[in-house]
Amino acid sequence: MSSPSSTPSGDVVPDPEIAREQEYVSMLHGRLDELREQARRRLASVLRHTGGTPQERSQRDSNIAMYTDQVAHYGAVDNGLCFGRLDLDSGEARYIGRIGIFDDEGDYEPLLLDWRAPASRPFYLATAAAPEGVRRRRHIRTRGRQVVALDDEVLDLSEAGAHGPHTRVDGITGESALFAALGASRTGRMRDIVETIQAEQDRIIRADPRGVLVVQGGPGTGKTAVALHRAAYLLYTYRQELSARAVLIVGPNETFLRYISQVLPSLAETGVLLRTLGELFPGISARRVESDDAAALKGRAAMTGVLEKAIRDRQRVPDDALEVSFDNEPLRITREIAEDARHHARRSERPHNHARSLFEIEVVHALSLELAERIGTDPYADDPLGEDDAPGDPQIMEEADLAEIRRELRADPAVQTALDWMWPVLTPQRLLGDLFTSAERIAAATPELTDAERALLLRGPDDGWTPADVPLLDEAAELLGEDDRDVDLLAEYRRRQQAAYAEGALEILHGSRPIDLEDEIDPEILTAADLLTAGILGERQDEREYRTAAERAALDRKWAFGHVIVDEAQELSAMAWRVLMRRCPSRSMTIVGDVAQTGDPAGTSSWDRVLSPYVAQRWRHVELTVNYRTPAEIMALAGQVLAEVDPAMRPPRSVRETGVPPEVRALDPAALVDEVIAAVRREAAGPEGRIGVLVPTADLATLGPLVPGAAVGAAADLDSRIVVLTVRQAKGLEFDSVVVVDPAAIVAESPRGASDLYVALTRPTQRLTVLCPGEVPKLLVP
Ligand SMILES: Nc1ncnc2c1ncn2[C@@H]1O[C@H](COP(=O)(O)OP(=O)(O)OP(=O)(O)O)[C@@H](O)[C@H]1O
Repeated sequence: MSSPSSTPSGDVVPDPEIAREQEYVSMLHGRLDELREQARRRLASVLRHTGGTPQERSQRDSNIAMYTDQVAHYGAVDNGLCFGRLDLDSGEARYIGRIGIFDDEGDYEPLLLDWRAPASRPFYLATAAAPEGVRRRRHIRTRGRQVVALDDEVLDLSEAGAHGPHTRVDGITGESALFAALGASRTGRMRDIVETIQAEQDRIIRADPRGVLVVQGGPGTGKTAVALHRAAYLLYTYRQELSARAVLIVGPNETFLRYISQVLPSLAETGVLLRTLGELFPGISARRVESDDAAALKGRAAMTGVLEKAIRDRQRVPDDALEVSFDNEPLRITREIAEDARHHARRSERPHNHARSLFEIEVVHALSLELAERIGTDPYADDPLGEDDAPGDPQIMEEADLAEIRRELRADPAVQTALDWMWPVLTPQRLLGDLFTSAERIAAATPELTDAERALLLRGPDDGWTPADVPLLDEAAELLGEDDRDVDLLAEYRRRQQAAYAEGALEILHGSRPIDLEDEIDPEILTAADLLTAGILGERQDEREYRTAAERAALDRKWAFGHVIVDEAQELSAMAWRVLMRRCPSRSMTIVGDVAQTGDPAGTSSWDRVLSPYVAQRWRHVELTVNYRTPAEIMALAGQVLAEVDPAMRPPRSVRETGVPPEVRALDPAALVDEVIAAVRREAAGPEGRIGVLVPTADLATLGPLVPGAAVGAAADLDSRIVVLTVRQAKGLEFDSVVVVDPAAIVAESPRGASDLYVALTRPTQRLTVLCPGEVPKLLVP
């Protein structure tokens, strides 16, 4: 490794190699500054232009979007712009970085290769055994714009000498850069790993996007990192297709999404929508917490049947008849009419809201015949003196008259009220809200459930939605069908709003007309105000509304994403899988998780079970085997707990040792709080490093506020140095030091308690303390 040395006077004497690389890196930063400035100038210039044809305006809008993206893109890659260099056998040197930069003169030679470009691949894959034409791989470490160190790996063994690079785990590349990254203190936000992606990770990141790819891997194997880099790689490589359809990334909770939210911008990607499951139904934010049992019940695949029954329950017929007064004429919708109409509408197998029009046609038809019978009978039909009518032809109504009657019947509020009673148009929210707040409705829809299970579904009218409700709302939306009338109403409302905006704009235009024109009133001279109606202006406003694909996707329940990535996928219920599969009809998916870490009782212990209903056996399975987070000493303890979860499972191999064994201590239960505070103080005594205190759910509210300086619970500020969380809240996160409180209670709290403890023990990057009130649980005794 090369690094600068200091003279006695303190001046830094640059290593000549470092100085050479510094020159190149400074040149790249100069080019980056130019590119950013150029994008800024272009943005400012298109923003100044107004007017033009609709095509010109639309072109202008896409330019605005493009230059805005570029300014953000160049801004996000300043740190670590260039991090690698490959020296090939051919004598060619390639520099690798966060984006591609080309020479703006001559042949547009690449000055810096984007890490995702095919030519960068040997940086991640080349080994001494398979050098892929690479003689030397160099990691360039920078601080800001300054090169601070160089790590070289010589892959040509004749040059490297008899000994290849030594690693604890086979197959690791760029060891010193990797260890520098792994040993660094955590900040509370996940960082990108573009500088040190390992070969087994690279193969997943660049795998073919078609079909379902399952990435199984133990804790700390980089599943989340790989998933995010895969999103960035796919957007780079399949830009055309994916920027139009966007990539959806689903994570287990909001804390986790905040934790990973800055990785993608720093990878300079924006065509991605990050969501928890609870946010996947537009307009709903499902935050209410319910019991695990209730969530598990709502997650069962059988809930589709429950919803179907709940909908049928809303398709009612009167016991005898509904009386309707139409134009002062009493009409009767008999049980028979309603049953016939219902039979007809159900037989169509259309979604409930779509079938309503069939139901309506049938009922209105029957009522129109009833009316025609009454008012359309010729009183002189049997009178031989009756003028034109032939005897025996009592009907004097023409089809046109009947059609008019039907139209009037349909428009009649009383008829509509009766129709709504029998076959209401329902939104998913109304169907589910009405169902869960009524014990009778629940009973009608759940003949297979026990009373105790039914009680789990019942809630108060003011209780909000829970994450487990979201797949049910989505399923209900499918079964009900969109209510087109609502969509039309919304469109009409928007059109009016835009027209109102346009009226205002026209007034301004009109007000600014030259006075002499007003005076001349020359009919031949057309002004902008004459040419533009408010309607046209309104439509143009619509055209100008620019949204990225990810933003549009967030508002559209039926959006079909180009690719879907699911992190911590083991937690998803059967109903949740249905939602995700609907959002991804192409089945281009990356599913990332660890069945040994499943904590949610509705979650999965087998990938085959969740996937086979959708793709049969047509899914690929890859495994990550190296743990980059948790040191070997701590993994040895975690391995004991994993054996309890499933004796057949093996923990991933840790890439490093720290020499610091975990501390597992029994203590007097009465002293628990003091011991927790003392342990946190001890860990916080150093200058940096984040501390996670992981507690049983039941203790969060009482213990959390007692830990000095700690942020507590789901909404905890991730930048805080000390956080107190439940294990579920800490899923996917990591800390330099972790204090696990009362492991026995964590295990006892849930049917998947051992998995929860395994998750807790695998969060630290450096140190682990386990505080056990009473005695150390058997599964933690060495
Ligand atoms: N190639 C790599 N270079 C540097 N750091 C890495 C690399 N791979 C993983 N890491 C780091 O290892 C840690 C664990 O990664 P990550 O959170 O993605 O693992 P995970 O498999 O999702 O873990 P878990 O299942 O426990 O949530 C992170 O700090 C990540 O940045």
